[in-house]
Amino acid sequence: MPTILGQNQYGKAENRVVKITRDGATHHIKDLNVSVALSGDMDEVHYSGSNANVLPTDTTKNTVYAFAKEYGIESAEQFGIHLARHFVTSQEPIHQARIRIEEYAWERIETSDANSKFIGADEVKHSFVRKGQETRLTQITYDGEKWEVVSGLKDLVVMNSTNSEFWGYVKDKYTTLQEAYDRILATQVSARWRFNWTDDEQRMPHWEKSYEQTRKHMLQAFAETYSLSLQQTLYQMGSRIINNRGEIDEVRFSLPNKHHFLVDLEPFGLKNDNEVYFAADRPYGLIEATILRDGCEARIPVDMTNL
Ligand SMILES: O=c1[nH]c(=O)c2[nH]c(=O)[nH]c2[nH]1
Repeated sequence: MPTILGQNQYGKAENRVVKITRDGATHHIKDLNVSVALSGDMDEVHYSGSNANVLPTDTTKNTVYAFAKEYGIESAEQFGIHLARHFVTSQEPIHQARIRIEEYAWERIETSDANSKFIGADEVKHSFVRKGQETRLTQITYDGEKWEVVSGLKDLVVMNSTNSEFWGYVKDKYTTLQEAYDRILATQVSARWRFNWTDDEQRMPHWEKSYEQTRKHMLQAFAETYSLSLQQTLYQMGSRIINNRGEIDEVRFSLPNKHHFLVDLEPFGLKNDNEVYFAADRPYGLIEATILRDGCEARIPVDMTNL
């Protein structure tokens, strides 16, 4: 045969599942985008078209919805683990399952006191507004023996309006950048963190609490670091996570430097006292790095944007 089949995987991508849990009049929402990718003994379907080993992608979609009902969605990670385990253990030809999940957060709409009285206090627990732009992410991979859980977030936009400098850098004949002793530091955080949970038998992390705390440490480090470069801030954000969250061994960040340039107001006879900026959307500096627990291996791909 002049050609052979290389890496292959298949499954239904981007299954949008919304689960409402009703606790009396108080409702809870889990809103996920779940992508299933399965691999294993799939040579024949490619070579001859025999579907004997193929669990239809349509079935993988149905499984996502059925599991939302049967098991509920405690956390994106827990849900992904259920799915991955199911595909690998129930279908002999499937040797590995990778479940990617994006989670969209919702928060309750506060209602006015007067209106609460009118409709009854119990009845105001079912209205939500989608939270910001930030998306929570997770990827679960299971090969029948070992688990790999990498979670994270994207599109979390943060800004420090002071406590950021940038100076002392290399200057060559093309350098025009002025040294900055008080600048804006803003970025749109994309982060992934890898859990050291790999084995069914080990105690599983509390996924919801872990996410909340990891996000909190990351944001606090961003706010509390007096920054001499975005690289330094990135490192602080990552090491704060590793030092506070024993369940995480590796963190990778991709941080666009959302430049804010002081506008020259001199032509208008005005002094710009670090008050008026031009928010440039491109080009942007792109600062990326992995922070590891000492002795641990880097496994999050360098280009993690699909993950
Ligand atoms: O925090 C920064 N890091 C850089 O590497 C860099 N380069 C640049 O032009 N501005 C900045 N800012």
